[in-house]
Amino acid sequence: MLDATTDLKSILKNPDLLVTKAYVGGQWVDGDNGTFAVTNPARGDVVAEVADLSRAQVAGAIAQAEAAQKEWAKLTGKERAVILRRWFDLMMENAADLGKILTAEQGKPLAEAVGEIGYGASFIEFFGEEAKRVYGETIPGHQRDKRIMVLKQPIGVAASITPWNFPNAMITRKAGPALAAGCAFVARPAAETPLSALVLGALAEQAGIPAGVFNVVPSSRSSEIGKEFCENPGVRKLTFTGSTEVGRILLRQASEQVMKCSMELGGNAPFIVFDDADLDAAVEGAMLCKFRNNGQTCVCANRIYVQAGVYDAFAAKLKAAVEALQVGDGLADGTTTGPLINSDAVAKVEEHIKDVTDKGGAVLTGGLPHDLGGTFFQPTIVTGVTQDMLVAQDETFGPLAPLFKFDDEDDVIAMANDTIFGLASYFYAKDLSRVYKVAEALEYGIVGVNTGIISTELGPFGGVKQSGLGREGSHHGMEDYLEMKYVCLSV
Ligand SMILES: NC(=O)c1ccc[n+]([C@@H]2O[C@H](COP(=O)([O-])OP(=O)(O)OC[C@H]3O[C@@H](n4cnc5c(N)ncnc54)[C@H](O)[C@@H]3O)[C@@H](O)[C@H]2O)c1
Ligand SMILES: O=C[C@H](O)CS(=O)(=O)O
Repeated sequence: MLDATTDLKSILKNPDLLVTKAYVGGQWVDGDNGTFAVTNPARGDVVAEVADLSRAQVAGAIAQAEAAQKEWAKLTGKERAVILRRWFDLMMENAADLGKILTAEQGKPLAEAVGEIGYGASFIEFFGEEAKRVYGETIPGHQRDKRIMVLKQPIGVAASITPWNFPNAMITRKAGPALAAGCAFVARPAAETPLSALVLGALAEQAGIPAGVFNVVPSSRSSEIGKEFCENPGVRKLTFTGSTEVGRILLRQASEQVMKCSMELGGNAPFIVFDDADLDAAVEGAMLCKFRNNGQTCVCANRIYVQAGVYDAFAAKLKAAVEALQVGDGLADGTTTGPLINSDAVAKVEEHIKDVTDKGGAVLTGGLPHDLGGTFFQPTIVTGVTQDMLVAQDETFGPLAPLFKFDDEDDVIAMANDTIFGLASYFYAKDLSRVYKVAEALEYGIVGVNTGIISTELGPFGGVKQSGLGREGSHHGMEDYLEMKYVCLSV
């Protein structure tokens, strides 16, 4: 467990994995803007000072990526697959250290952090294999002397902007398909959590990924770097994960170059418990879905709808499970629930709780900042929640489980769909006819049926409506980094 005197390197098996310079063109460089501090959200102390790159330096990284991409694309898919496999193997061999680095800067419990390393690495493993399967096609000609071919080619340099809540996996979920397709990659991680991105650079170097193919450009000036990514003609693809609000800004900026964009944006997931559900399974699913990463995931249950006949029983079971959570430092043994990322996150949870109680709802358990202080917060359940409350429309992104009561299946589907978001949704039921009808009626990119965890590299992850554009994961994930070329041959 880190304290004021113990620094992060001292708890790493390989201290060299804690790198703080930027990784550009295969070189480790300082920032023209000095450094910015990375703090441990559990304690508030500075974990590291990281290179703060200027917009000009990022432009330089893009130029280096452009040059490197041309050579990288000449490799066969099989050659790229071998190198990506080595990258995957290095991530797994160093998973314990990468987990400690992640927890130190993001706060999640170490077990969850190490789990994220395995999840993040799975995208490198999967897309390394997909590198060998970028198939084109031939199409029968429209005239006797014509032959039609379809080629799939890498789009070019991909620039990525990612959030702090999954500082490893949100990058590898993009870099995996990008590099497999033959693209080069320039990653600007969230300023809260750059260390997990930089160590990916260190392992990329060890794996033999050529200089300039994978670059990490930390910067405290997010909007400046975003503008460079959107305005630099060397960037052919922008891939963003974060809030819908910022996604809109980037889409507007990228439209100037008609740039191809992938957007993984905000969520507002409904979690529906029907009266024919297995209640114990539903409670287990709700706990995983709501409280993973302390509620700070885009696919967390944001609204929990429970049919009237099982509402009281479900609420009682959920309360017992919530009160068994162990809030603490992510590096401490037994911790199940870490701190929130910052004080703004705490304020949003408090705002949502107050709005519920002001409008007639009640706190069933929790509801207050935790005795540990800082950004620790009591895991909370509120009851009597209705559609007119903030928590029904806004993403809480914290340890707040709001219970809505409903009677009728059509009503709950209407309430579940009453949002601008459409990322993940969940429901628990046994009746097969109901399962089919509800899964088809929910307006979301992802539907979990009798499960609260849907995260895998094998599924096409993404949202509809204002939750995003494109899909990450599964063989579909390669398409976002490929251009399709139609070749018409006269023979
Ligand atoms: N759909 C998904 O897969 C997914 C995954 C994780 C998080 N999210 C969403 O991300 C949000 C939480 O993450 P966050 O608080 O880091 O989101 P955010 O949108 O505030 O920031 C995301 C990233 O964008 C950068 N950024 C902020 N303003 C920018 C600008 N004007 N130009 C360029 N870059 C800018 C940030 O520094 C950060 O690196 C939630 O809404 C969550 O739902 C979505
Ligand atoms: O926060 C959003 C992440 O995409 C969550 S997941 O682990 O990929 O489901």
